[in-house]
Amino acid sequence: MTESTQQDRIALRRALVSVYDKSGLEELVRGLHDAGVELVSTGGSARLIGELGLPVTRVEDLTGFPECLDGRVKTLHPKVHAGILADRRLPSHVAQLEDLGVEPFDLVVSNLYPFTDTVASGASQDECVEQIDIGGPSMVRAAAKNHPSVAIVTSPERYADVLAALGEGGFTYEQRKRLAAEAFVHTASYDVAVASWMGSVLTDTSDGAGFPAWVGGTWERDAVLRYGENPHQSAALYRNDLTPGLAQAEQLHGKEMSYNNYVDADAARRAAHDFDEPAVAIIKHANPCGIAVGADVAEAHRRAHECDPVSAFGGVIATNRPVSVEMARQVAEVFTEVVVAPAYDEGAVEVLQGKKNVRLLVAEPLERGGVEMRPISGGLLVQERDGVDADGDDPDSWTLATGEAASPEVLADLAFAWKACRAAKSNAILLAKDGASVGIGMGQVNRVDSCRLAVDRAGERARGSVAASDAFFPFEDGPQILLDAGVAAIVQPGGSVRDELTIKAAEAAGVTMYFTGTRHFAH
Ligand SMILES: NC(=O)c1ncn([C@@H]2O[C@H](COP(=O)(O)O)[C@@H](O)[C@H]2O)c1NC=O
Repeated sequence: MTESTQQDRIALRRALVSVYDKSGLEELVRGLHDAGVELVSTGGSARLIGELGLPVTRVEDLTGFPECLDGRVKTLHPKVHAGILADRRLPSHVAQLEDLGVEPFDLVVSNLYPFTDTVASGASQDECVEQIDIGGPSMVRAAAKNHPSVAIVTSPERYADVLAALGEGGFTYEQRKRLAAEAFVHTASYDVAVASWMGSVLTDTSDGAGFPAWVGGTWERDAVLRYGENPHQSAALYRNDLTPGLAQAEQLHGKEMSYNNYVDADAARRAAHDFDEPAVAIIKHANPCGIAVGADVAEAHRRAHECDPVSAFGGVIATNRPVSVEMARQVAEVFTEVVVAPAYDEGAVEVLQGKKNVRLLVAEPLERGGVEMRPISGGLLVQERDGVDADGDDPDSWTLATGEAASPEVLADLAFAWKACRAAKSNAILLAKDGASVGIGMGQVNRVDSCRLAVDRAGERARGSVAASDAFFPFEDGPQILLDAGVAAIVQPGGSVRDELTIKAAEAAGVTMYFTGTRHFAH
């Protein structure tokens, strides 16, 4: 067998057309017809071609077998599949086709039933099953396998290439190989969607956790990034459009997003969207240097920025509301890497466009809940996402461990601090006042250092603030630092065997302390 080479163009003489998505079909089939290509097609596609006044052979006339079972069997016939699968580099295949009276196809154009859209529409089990395309993937995979002899087109975006190839004597081998690779991606993504949907059947429900027996996913390369976390690391962004988020954000202004910009913007979005009120999070290295809520985003931003203006330099900012002109003016005063928001009020983008370095992104609000995945060597960790409407968010569910019940204002601050501290990497201690962080200690390998950091960063503001700890205090040394700095109240999960020591310390300082019963590690 001779290996195909770059020069091997195969003239397009006969095409099989079977598409669910009929966009662009008219222009394609007119072009094919004008170039003298014989068209063979299935039910609805053939009808459309016929209505355009173009000659078309219906698949059932070719096979001598009717399309049946509500379209479950149309192209599943040797006269179709032998015509697609014959390797025309092999004289024996060519001879067999002649003996069998089968004509080969040079081009297959097919795209599949909309299974994913049907599932997303909330259709019934039977309706979803009906949208599992069988004949389409068989045809597509057959043509893709036989790319040395056949060109396979699975996207209307490639129709212009088909029309161009007609004028060039057909596709080259390299072009057919590329089309085949696209086709295998098309059917693989399709099967992953079907298997993910059906996979729940394999779930072992005896453990009550409800995790599927199999997890699949497909991502398409969106962009090669300048570099990764460091300049010597190459990196790329991949998208999964079934779960749109930051990767699908529209960039309105600024330089290309970097790897670290994406990591920080993702963390910023999670922090900001954890609140119902207008909220702003300023993130550096995936940790908050300020989080605040306010009457509007401008107030929230002002107060988040005040938390740690030194660290906010070069930060990534997310809001859970449209960026107002007032907020944009404030942001323009500070060197900022990225702003990501669900929208921008009229005029806000114009204000920020004056800053050539800031990247402005619009992304759909973050969906709360769901699961998150983290690859580890040899596997994947999957967990429910934390931080959203979690147990323990509501102060009514807290236990007063010591001191007077907090006033409504202090309780509101404690509730804010409790939510905000989960945006910081463990061990996290967050001091807050009036709905804004004033000092954050995070990412330390012991809780005492996090307390020191939070208090140091807060300075004078520590006095009268409230403190949240993302997990219990194992000893009283950490809380003592907070108490010495003058915090008015503390909220923490409780549950240490030495809780009594912490309670005693708070009691001695006359400080109220609540236990939430839940913790919010973030690693
Ligand atoms: N069953 C078959 O033999 C079969 N052959 C092709 N199809 C699909 O039928 C659709 C096109 O149908 P129509 O031309 O009737 O609109 C395409 O999405 C194609 O993938 C089939 N349908 C489903 O399995």
